[in-house]
Order: sequence, then structure tokens, then C-alpha cells
Amino acid sequence: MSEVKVNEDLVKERQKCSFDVEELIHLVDGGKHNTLERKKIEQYVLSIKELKDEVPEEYLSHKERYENSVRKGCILFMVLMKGILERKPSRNDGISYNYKIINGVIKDITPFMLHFGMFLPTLASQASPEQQQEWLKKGIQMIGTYAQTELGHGTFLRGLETTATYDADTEEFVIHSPKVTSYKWWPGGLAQTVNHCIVMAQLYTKGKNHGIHPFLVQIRDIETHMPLPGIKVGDIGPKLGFQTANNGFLGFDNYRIPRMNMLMKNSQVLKDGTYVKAKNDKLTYGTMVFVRVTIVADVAYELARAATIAVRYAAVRHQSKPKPNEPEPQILDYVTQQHKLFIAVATSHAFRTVGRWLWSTYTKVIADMRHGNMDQLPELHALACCLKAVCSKDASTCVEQCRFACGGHGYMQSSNLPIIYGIVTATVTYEGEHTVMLLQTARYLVKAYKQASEGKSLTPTVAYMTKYLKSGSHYWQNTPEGIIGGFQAVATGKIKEACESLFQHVKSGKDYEDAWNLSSVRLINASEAHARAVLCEMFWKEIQRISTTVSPSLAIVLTQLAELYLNYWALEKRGDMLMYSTITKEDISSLQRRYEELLALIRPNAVGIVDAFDIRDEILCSTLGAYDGRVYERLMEEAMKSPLNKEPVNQSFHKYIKPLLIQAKL
Ligand SMILES: CCCCC/C=C\C/C=C\C/C=C\C/C=C\C/C=C\CCC(=O)SCCNC(=O)CCNC(=O)[C@H](O)C(C)(C)COP(=O)(O)OP(=O)(O)OC[C@H]1O[C@@H](n2cnc3c(N)ncnc32)[C@H](O)[C@@H]1OP(=O)(O)O
Ligand SMILES: Cc1cc2nc3c(=O)[nH]c(=O)nc-3n(C[C@H](O)[C@H](O)[C@H](O)COP(=O)(O)OP(=O)(O)OC[C@H]3O[C@@H](n4cnc5c(N)ncnc54)[C@H](O)[C@@H]3O)c2cc1C
Repeated sequence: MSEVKVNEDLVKERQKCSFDVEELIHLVDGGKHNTLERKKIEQYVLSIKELKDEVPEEYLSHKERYENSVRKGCILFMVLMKGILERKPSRNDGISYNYKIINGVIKDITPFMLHFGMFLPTLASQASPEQQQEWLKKGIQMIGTYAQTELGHGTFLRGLETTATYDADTEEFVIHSPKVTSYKWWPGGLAQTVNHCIVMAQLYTKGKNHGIHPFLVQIRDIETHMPLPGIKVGDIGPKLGFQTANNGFLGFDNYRIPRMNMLMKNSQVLKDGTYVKAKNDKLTYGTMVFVRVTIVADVAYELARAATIAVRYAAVRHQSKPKPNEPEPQILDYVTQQHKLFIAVATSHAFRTVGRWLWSTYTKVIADMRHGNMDQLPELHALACCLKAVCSKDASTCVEQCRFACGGHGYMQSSNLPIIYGIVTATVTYEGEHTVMLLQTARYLVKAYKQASEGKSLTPTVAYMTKYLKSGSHYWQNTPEGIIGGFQAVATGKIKEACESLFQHVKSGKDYEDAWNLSSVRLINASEAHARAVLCEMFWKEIQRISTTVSPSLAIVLTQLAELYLNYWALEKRGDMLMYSTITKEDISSLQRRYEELLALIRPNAVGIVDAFDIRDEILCSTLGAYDGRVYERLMEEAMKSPLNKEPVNQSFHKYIKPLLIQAKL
């Protein structure tokens, strides 16, 4: 086979790289061992012929596209089951390249995502040991999803309407959807893929409501896959993205399930209908905390895909002629282009780094909870909510910016940027809507502020408040530590103002809830500021630690990326910094100069840095971002796959245009 020629610009870019790309690849993967494992899996899965599409997914109908994604999802399922890869998909470090292989198999979302992402984790964390044993025996017979959201309610879980009423005579629960708004709506894979669901429903026993609880419900026959009597299930139709996720609706008509199908690790219903309460009623919401935590690293990965595409394209693309006697420059040489793209690259590193820290925090808290200690759950919940909210929104903005940075070609489906955007922007809404998540964190911040005001000590992630409440302001310094202090001072100032507004409204006679609503813009701003303070501090600290363990040349690059991230956000939030620190106009000018210096310092390594995300072409799925940079050839090759190009004249000409032309002549 003849070697494919790599675009000359990319060759030159790679030659000038000042660090060892392989070393950064290992760091991104979390160690050389992980890199080797990932590559082994990729090599195996991506060489399965049946997983390659003859016709690009986007030319298929809604139905064909779904069927194709089930076909490929099942091949992958089989591969995993056979244990060829020796390990089941795992999500260690909050990011798993094992399951990310799915991007190389299905461009959009697999209809099995919820099976792995929420169904199995909920069984693992909320079923009793006996139930787990019983259900694990059924193993692969059960394909499931997590059915919580309803047409009428997604955010307000206490408002869910599906009921699970215990019948002590038959020792069964009767699951029912009393009206159209109580239909489940959204769960991935629900429509035609799964045969089981975790259903969140209002538990009634002995005539009393005990709030929402999880139930394992079979909805389709295992052999025929027909919906079982009493079940109404179907597809909710096309969406902005997630076209192959098979999101569905589900209604119950007095549908009976055995008592033991309530997940009973935390609370129980005894045979006679006696309700045994959980140690903490928020344990029912546990799977959501888990997924929120993992979203931080998940969006880092999707952003790495987008940034790889856009940076490589910017190195290949030439446009405009600023100097009449010189060739058109690479668009990557325009500083505005670097401004658009390098923050996307740095943000991916920030979210991956903070995502790993969040994951280890999560595992520690869960381990403590297993021993009965729930003390750290509120802090974990507050942290997961604001980081999920801010990371999902920032990642969406960055992906969209990567698309803008690719001009018209970024708008092509074949660039894959529109699909990546569809995947990432969904995270802003699912698993807790953005604003709602910020308001959850705000509840915690208000409590922390009250504690600080009473001179009590604070939990680690909000401890900075004590210092800045005492000092009142932050003495600005143009250093990474100075910027982090600035973010902490901004967060403290905004928390204080939001609390004062809240307390003032209460003092003036408003109900707490109305006062909360009136102060809610300040509350979400405070929450966002807190998340930014955490992101900046954790990213910087971790990069400093890592820098002592890697080669000096890589340490320089990592430090530049982290510094760029801090400077970018300090400049974006300069108004806040002016309000809550001693920063001056001169300091801001100097920050701007340093930011521009950092863009210039990162520029020669830009392609090397995205190469180090080490995302194979089959996983990037992009005409613009492939390793060889054959952008124009690929765009043309992909265009030729359009079914419209299979014939010189389309039948619509004879049917519609020609009669129109004839009419026009008369
Ligand atoms: C085949 C090959 C292999 C390939 C594999 C493929 C894929 C695989 C794997 C992985 C995929 C990866 C990831 C993705 C997986 C799934 C994601 C996809 C789709 C998304 C699915 C969903 O969206 S599921 C639905 C999510 N829904 C929500 O998030 C609802 C949001 N609402 C709420 O959480 C709550 O209603 C609320 C928190 C907004 C309010 O609850 P409420 O009960 O009303 O509580 P409050 O009165 O406001 O507060 C009470 C109190 O409780 C505290 N609290 C609230 N929540 C929690 C919690 N979770 N934990 C702990 N504590 C909590 C809250 O802070 C209050 O405390 P205080 O009173 O002390 O202030
Ligand atoms: C792609 C995708 C996949 C999904 N997959 C699943 C799944 O597998 N399983 C599942 O159960 N669900 C799933 N969902 C549903 C998802 O979890 C909900 O859509 C999400 O939690 C938001 O709830 P909602 O749609 O009710 O929005 P709403 O709560 O109706 O939000 C609408 C607006 O009202 C605002 N708002 C609501 N409450 C408040 C408040 N208290 N204070 C201030 N503002 C408020 C919000 O900020 C928002 O701007 C999915 C959703 C999407 C988009």
C-alpha cells in the first residue's frame, strides 16, 4: 500500500514541536499502561470490518440510523462480553478511554449509553446485595435505562407523577401514569432498545406517600421484545443532536411488579407494607451525583476532539494576504485564531485535570458513606452541581468556537463539529439543568456564608471565604496565585452580596422562597464564581505538582496552558476583579500583554499539543481534523458520498422543475 502523504504544513508544525508528544499522551491517558491498553482496544475494535459504515450515518433516515447504531452497538457489546478486551468498560479516573471507543463506532450517541451510564450504576449503588446477586444472574438478558424525567417534570423530582402503590395482598407494586404529563419522556434507549428500566416513581404504601423511589421494571418481553401489557412505549422523535440515542416515552396502565423490584439498599417496603426509611433521603439521587461528576471529564474529552479538529485545520488552511508579496498565511498564525482555539485546548486540559480530582473526591466520599459517614455528601453535591454546570456550558461554548474557527467548512456535518456540539450542549441540560444546578450549589454557599459569619470553620472547598470575608478585598498580584486569590475574592464578594440581598428581602417581610427568587441572579453568579475559583485553583495546583514529575520541556508547555487558562478568565472577568480586588488598569494591561505572550509561546507547539490528545482519525470522524491534514481531498471524497451525486439528473427535475419552466414559458 502506498504511504499517504501528510500535509506539508502539518509536517513542519510537528518538526518544530519542543516537547515529547508521547510523554504528554501518557499523561493525558493517566499513565503509559493506560495508553497501551487504550491503543490495544482501539486497534482491535476499529479493525472490525462490520463496524465500518458504507453510507455515512447522516444520509440515513431516522429509522435506518437507529437500526445501524443498534447493529454496531451490539457488535461492540459482543466484543466486550467475550472478554476479548479483558476488562469491562470502566470509568476509573472519571474518564474511560475504554468506552470512548464508542465514538469510533457510532458518530452520535449509542442507544446503549444509559445502560452503561446509569442503569448498571444504579443497580450497583441502590439495589441490596441480594437483589444485585439475583439481577446479575440475569446479566445481559437485561438491557436497561434510567427513566426519571416525565413530560411534566424533569427538574422538580418531588413533582414526578408516576405512582408505585404497594398492594400487600399480592406483594406487588402497581405502577401507574395517571395523566399525560406523568409519561416518562427522554430516557436514552427507552423507545425501542431496552427491555428494562429503573423507574423513579412516587411510593405509596398503607395510603401514605413516601416520595420518589427507584424500581426495576421490565417493559418488554425478553424473547419477542413486544411491549408488555400495560406498557405504552415509543420514540420521542428527532432532536438537536442525540439522533441515535433512541430517547423514548413510557406510560404505565396499572402495571404490576413484584415487591422485590423496588431497589432496597437504602429504603425498604416490608411484606406487610411497612416502610423503612433510608439513612438519608437524598441517597435516591445518588446516580445523578455520579454522572454529574463524570460529566466534567467527559466534556473534556469531547472538547479535545473539537480542539484537535480545529487546530489541525487551522494549520492546514491558508487565507488572506496581509503582506502583498508573501504567500497567504496559515490561519493559525492570526492571533485572533489563537485566541479562539488555545483556550479550547487549555480548557480540555483543565477539565480533565479537575475531573480526575473530582472523581477521586467522589470515590473517597462514597467509601466513607459505605461506612455510614454521610458528612461530606452535601459538599460533594454542591461541588458536583456547580462544576457540572460550568464545565458543560464552557465546553459547549468552546466547541462552538472551534466550529466558528473553521469558517464555512466547520458547518459541514463531515467536519463532525456539529455532531460534537450536539453531544456537548446536551450536557448543559441533562443530569440537572444548568441554572438549577447553580442554584443547588448556592444553597450550600449560603449556609457556608452564615457559618463563616458566625466564626465557624468551613469545609475545604469553601474555606477561602473566611480569609476574604476578613480582609474585605484581595491585594492583587499579576501571578497565577494572585489570579486564583482574585477568583476567590470575587466568589466571596458575590456570595456575600447574594446573601445580603436574600436576607434583606426576608427582613423586609418576603417569604424565604420569594426572597430566594428575587436574589437568584446574584445566587447563580455567586455559584459560577465559586466554580471558577475551584477550577482555577485545582488546575493550577495539579499542574504544578505534575510539572515536578515530567520532563522540563513538557513542564513548560503544561505551565503555559495553565497560565493561559488563568489569564484568559481573569481578563474575561476583569470587571469582577475590579470590583473585588485592588487590580488596576495597569495590571489589566499587563495581564493582556502576558496573555498575548502566552498565545505566541503556545503557537509553535499547538499541533503537537493536540496530537498528544492522541485521538485516532476513526474517533475524530472529521474531514478537517485527520492526522494527515488532507482536508480538501476528504471534503470532496465525503461530498461524493451524497446520494444526490449518484445520478447526473435528479428525478425532481422532470417532476417539478421542468413543468414549472414550461408554465413560466406560457
Ligand atoms: C456497548 C459498548 C460500551 C459503550 C458504552 C457506552 C456508553 C457508556 C457509558 C457512560 C456514558 C457516560 C455518561 C452519561 C450517562 C448518562 C447521561 C445521559 C443522559 C442523562 C440522563 C438524565 O438526564 S437522568 C435525569 C436527571 N435529572 C436531574 O438531574 C433532575 C434534577 N433535579 C434534582 O436533582 C432535584 O430535583 C433538585 C436537586 C433540583 C431538587 O431536589 P429536591 O428534592 O426538591 O431538593 P431540595 O428541596 O431543593 O433540596 C433538599 C436538600 O437535598 C440536597 N440534595 C439535592 N440533591 C442532592 C443529591 N443528589 N445528593 C445529595 N444532596 C442533595 C439539597 O442540597 C438540599 O439540601 P439542604 O436542604 O441541606 O440545602
Ligand atoms: C439529550 C437529553 C438526554 C436525556 N436523557 C435522560 C434520561 O436518560 N433519563 C431521564 O430521566 N431524563 C433524561 N433527560 C431529561 C433531563 O434530565 C431534563 O431535561 C433536565 O433535568 C431538565 O429538566 P426539564 O427538561 O424539566 O427542564 P425545566 O426544569 O422545565 O427547565 C426549563 C427552564 O426552567 C428553569 N427552571 C426550572 N426550575 C427552576 C428553578 N427552580 N429555579 C429557576 N429556574 C428554574 C430552568 O433553568 C430552565 O431554564 C435528558 C434530556 C436531554 C436533553
